[in-house]
Amino acid sequence: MTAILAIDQGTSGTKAIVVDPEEGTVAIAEETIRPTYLPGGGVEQNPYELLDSVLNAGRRAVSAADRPIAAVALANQGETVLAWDPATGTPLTQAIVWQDRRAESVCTELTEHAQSIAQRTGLVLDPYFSAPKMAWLRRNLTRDGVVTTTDTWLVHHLTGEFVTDASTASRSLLLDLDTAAWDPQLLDLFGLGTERLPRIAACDEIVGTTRAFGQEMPVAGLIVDQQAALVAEGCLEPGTAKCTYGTGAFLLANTGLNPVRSSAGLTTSVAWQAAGQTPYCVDGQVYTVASAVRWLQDLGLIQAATDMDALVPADAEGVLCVPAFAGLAAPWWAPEATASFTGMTLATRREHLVLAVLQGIAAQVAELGALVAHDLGRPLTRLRADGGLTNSAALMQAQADIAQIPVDIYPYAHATPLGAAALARCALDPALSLKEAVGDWQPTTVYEPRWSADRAEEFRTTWAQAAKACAAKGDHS
Ligand SMILES: O=P(O)(O)OC[C@H](O)CO
Repeated sequence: MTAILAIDQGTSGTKAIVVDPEEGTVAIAEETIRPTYLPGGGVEQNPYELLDSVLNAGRRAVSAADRPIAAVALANQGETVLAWDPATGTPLTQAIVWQDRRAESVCTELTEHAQSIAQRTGLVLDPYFSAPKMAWLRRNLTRDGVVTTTDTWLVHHLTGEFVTDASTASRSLLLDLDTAAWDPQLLDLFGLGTERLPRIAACDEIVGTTRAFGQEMPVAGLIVDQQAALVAEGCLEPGTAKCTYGTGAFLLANTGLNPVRSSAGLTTSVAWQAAGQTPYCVDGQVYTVASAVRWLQDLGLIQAATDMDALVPADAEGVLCVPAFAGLAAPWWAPEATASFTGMTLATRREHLVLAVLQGIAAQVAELGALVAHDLGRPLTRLRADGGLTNSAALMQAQADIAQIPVDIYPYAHATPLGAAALARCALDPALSLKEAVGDWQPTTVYEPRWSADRAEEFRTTWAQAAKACAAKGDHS
């Protein structure tokens, strides 16, 4: 009886699957989440929309699977925070989403500490991470209740416990990366010294039990969504890397038990904590990927994401896009950067703009791949890819062309919940290794580079100049 209900609570939706070790994924249920985009860089979600989506998707998946469930696993967005009343579980604010840029002022105030913060946490002082958002929320919204990432709130609703996991905590700027414990000095620095913080659990730990999905089941396998995908794609050895193409694109590479501090402007986090070990990963982000595609859709340039492949021409005819629709992350760290299109003429058509967006995403991921290689001290030889936009052959081919490495497409649409489910299985059976719980997989498609190395290099150089210009415009320091 080891079927697992695994829930991926993400930015644009919640997906629940029931995965059976023999039969694979036997049920899937999805619920859409609609974040609100506010002027000034605010991005919010209604906490009840998150909770209801978890409960509804979970219940629908359990009902469709029609079998005993051994545990529920939960992957979360990582850096999205809210304030809530620990006595009642009532939210006191909206959820402030990881894409929200409003905490930039908090980071600016702490600029002189940026280096020591980076050394302690492995992260860059940027509003992307949880602590600046928590501080901003405390100053601007409420001083009541507790302020935590969304996983803690959701798990509290499920189990009554007050807990997060080591990978999520490592996305906060409040965790000492070497000891994987809250760092009181960092808490003071962000003005959060008096906050009640959740206990940090391992990812393969049973943290409580819930009846929220009908049957009583243990809750185990808490992890950040990106790290969960890293697990599912079998990136268990140092040097292996994956990129998830979701709301944003997130490139993560396993660095083993060494919490290597990036010298290339990337960030380092806990990959997972399991079997008493804490492997780490370096990561880089493209903040807007499906969000950029949705923008194309909102503008009427495409009807749906599935239109893109038929529409795009072989060449963007010199149109170049830096898809910095919500600022630029690693290695530029320019939260106020905005997207750019250059190289347009009167002959430019919508299909050139669409291809330029796809190539811009691929170029940014390729840039991150080069930086990961720098930190690892060896080139990436392949990239494992998952997420909804791996369905776009145009995007994946652009990725192989521009990065000049083969791209292996993960065969399942649910890497994130599958990774969380593997950790939950380890929690139920400590004799099971993570490698055994994950199992093997073969790519459905392998995209080989078709561009020459010279063409790719020329494109990357031109694109990098455009990105630098965007970052410079966004740098108001
Ligand atoms: O919700 P997703 O799948 O776009 O992922 C969110 C990221 O983990 C944010 O860091």
